[in-house]
Amino acid sequence: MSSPPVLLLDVGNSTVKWRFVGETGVNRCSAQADALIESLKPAPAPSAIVLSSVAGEAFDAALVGALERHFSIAVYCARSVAKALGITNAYAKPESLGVDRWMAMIGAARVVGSPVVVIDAGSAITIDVVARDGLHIGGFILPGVRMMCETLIERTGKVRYEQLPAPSTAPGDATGACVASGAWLAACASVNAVVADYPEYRALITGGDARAMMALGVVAELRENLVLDGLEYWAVSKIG
Ligand SMILES: Nc1ncnc2c1ncn2[C@@H]1O[C@H](COP(=O)(O)OP(=O)(O)O)[C@@H](O)[C@H]1O
Ligand SMILES: CC(C)(COP(=O)(O)O)[C@@H](O)C(=O)NCCC(=O)O
Ligand SMILES: [K+]
Repeated sequence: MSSPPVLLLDVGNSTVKWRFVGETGVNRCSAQADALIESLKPAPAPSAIVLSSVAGEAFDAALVGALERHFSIAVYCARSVAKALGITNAYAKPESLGVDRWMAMIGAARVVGSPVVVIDAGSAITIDVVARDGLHIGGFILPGVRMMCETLIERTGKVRYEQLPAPSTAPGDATGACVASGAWLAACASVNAVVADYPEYRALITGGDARAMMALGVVAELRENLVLDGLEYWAVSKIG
């Protein structure tokens, strides 16, 4: 009989993505402990749970508590470190690098090797440059598209719109269209500028806005769940 599966959780600032080791698809739910427990109820009981979270300490403590109560098993939290699984972290304080970025780099290097540019277009957009031999040169953090749009409403008196139009980088003819085009243009042009600076590198893109950015001309290969890919490699190396 095969042993129960190991559950992988990628907790971002908007969404939790989960799957079991050895699976290829992904399940999503909003980043809330009770929503996650609900979404896991139909799944088989895991033998272990492995977590990559950038949601913050208070959220993580609540989530780990809820998972341990529900499944009565230990939860392992991945952390960014100076060097692991072929990647050397550029940060002087390695633990302060978002663990989702760390896992995405580990996943990318596992999939296509290095040099590679790793783009995660989620709540925030991160771009990490990984040179030959897995040497992380450094990266970029930008607000994600949704965050850019919301910030304009929050921090101005007159930028108001009902609904954002479909992704576009064409000049807008109403406030919502101008805000959306501005945000998509900023996101896509930033990513393309970094990719163009490293012509010898493969570029992989993941995250909720990856497909839309590719449709708008971002030059990168889609890899849907790079954080879970890296987390799976880490989990297998840690707990087999
Ligand atoms: N229905 C949606 N709900 C939330 N975000 C969405 C939706 N559709 C697209 N997005 C975009 O996806 C981004 C979140 O991507 P995701 O990879 O799930 O983020 P994170 O890893 O930060 O949780 C949002 O910032 C937004 O720009
Ligand atoms: C930059 C991020 C907010 C991206 O998070 P996400 O968009 O995936 O929710 C996350 O990687 C993070 O909190 N990083 C810590 C700071 C750092 O990486 O330097
Ligand atoms: K991100």
